[in-house]
Amino acid sequence: MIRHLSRILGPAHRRELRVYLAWLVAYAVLEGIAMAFLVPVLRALLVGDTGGALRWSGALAAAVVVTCVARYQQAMKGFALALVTLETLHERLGDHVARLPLGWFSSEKVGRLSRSATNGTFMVTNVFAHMLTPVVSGVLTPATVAVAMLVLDWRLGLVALVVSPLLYLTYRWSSTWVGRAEEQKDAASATAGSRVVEFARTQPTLRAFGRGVSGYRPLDEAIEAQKVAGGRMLAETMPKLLANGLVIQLAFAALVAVGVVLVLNSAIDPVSLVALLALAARFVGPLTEAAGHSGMLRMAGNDLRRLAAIFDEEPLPEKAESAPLSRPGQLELESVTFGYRPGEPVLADVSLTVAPHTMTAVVGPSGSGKTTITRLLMRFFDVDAGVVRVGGVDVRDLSTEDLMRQLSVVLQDVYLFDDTLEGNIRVGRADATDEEVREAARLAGVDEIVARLPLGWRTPVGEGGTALSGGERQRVSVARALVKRAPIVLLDEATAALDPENERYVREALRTLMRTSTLLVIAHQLPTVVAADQIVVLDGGRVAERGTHEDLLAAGGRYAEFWRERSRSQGWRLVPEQGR
Ligand SMILES: Nc1ncnc2c1ncn2[C@@H]1O[C@H](COP(=O)(O)OP(=O)(O)OP(=O)(O)O)[C@@H](O)[C@H]1O
Repeated sequence: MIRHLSRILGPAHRRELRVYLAWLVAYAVLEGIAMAFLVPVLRALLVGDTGGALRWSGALAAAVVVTCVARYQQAMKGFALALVTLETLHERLGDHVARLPLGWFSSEKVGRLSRSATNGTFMVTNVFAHMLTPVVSGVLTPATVAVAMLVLDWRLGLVALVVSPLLYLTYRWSSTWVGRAEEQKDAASATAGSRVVEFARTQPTLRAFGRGVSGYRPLDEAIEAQKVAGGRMLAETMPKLLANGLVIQLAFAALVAVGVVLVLNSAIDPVSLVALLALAARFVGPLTEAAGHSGMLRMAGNDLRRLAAIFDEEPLPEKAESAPLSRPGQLELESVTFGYRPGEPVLADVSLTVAPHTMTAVVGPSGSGKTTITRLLMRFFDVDAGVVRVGGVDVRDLSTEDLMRQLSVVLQDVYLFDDTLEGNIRVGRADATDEEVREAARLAGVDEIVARLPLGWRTPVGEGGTALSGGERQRVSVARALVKRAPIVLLDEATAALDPENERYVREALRTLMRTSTLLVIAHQLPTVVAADQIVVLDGGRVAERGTHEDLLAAGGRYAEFWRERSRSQGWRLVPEQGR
């Protein structure tokens, strides 16, 4: 847990963490020492030795004062660290996540990130402010008391020392169970949470199939699993926590029993026994308190581990200085092999070059690796073998900023920010002039949308662009790419046929982009493929064929067969549209 806290706080606050822990340990040990002074005070009082009682009371008072100072210091340092966490953790998390490879951002990871940013931050502040003190003093104070008993009466001290490992093991055993059960409950809650979001997002589809209100099995199952995990957590952890409490009481009983036997055998006087049993009571007190907090601390430990795991995610290594571009506008994959999972290559030995100011269409069956190529060009992931070059430079030798400056991306799944139409186009280049934004919008056909909307350019598009149709969203995304004026454009054409109007605008914009940029298009429309300078046919993660449309048709290979199938199924237009 300390390692996780140190990782979460970051190097800037590690010294403060060490100082806090030192005060915490000092407080726990001093508390044990102060308790031990009770024995001589009580002994003196019980035998009527007022002078001795006063002397020992002075020592006890001094020990209590020092303990109070240590307690105050550790509490203040703990609060200071809780404040540091509140003030800096979100920022640090944001900075770190912004450097992670884009491939890290799966929906599951993003869900966990949002839980960690909220629950995790709360837990870290709680650990510093409330949880760590009782648990550390719950272990160290009894250990100090056990050593003190050994000094005061070696036989009772020996009993305390012998039962200590047993107490520790029971504590570990019960808190491990609590932690494990909480982990399972958390996983079930996370699944149920994402199912609820999925249920809300897929309402149109579910309603279309008459499943809008009830009968969505994955959600029902997730909620049931959450209930079962919650019930199991209660059923499994309560007996362990009770057993822990029982072992603590048994340890106390063992001390009393041995003490009584010693008195009966005149090995110790009853007065000393009373004083030592008062100390023994202090031995079990902190243990009981620690046991009460152990479950919570274990749960916090899980949250901390998840948070630390995010900080442990390594950003892709990045050069501080980008290498100069040797072939501006060129794209190249050289013998690239890559898989999302080890040993399962999705691309195998793929080589392709897209010369500056040319257009290459990548075609191939679903799952053949087309999108993966664009992800490697954007360096979502690093290749397992081979090299990906942008502008003639290995993408690993370019800073993210410089790499992204070379690329414009128009994906199928266009995300628009909850801003105006104009603001969404300006995302392409913040310093674009109004004229440049208007011109890009005109070319992509966004001005036609603007004319129809009540607030024109100032129309908010809704979160994710929900106020626009899919085709309209893609037009905005094309306008973004136009305004960015990047030397290279990666475009994933819509699989579903766009309506003719949208298609006309997208095609128009493509023509403009071809004049200024290099284009790599995952092509689904025949006119795009026909217009390409080069067609690369992917099949099973390998380049099956390459050439122009005519070359490939004449070759009568995979492409010709593919083309015939698609033409038959009307997925592609049979005749390239003239004059568009
Ligand atoms: N994030 C991911 N994690 C694991 N496997 C993935 C991931 N993304 C894609 N894959 C797998 O990699 C293979 C290639 O996927 P890719 O998306 O590149 O194909 P594609 O040719 O673009 O398909 P489509 O035309 O259907 O979009 C598929 O088998 C897919 O299941």
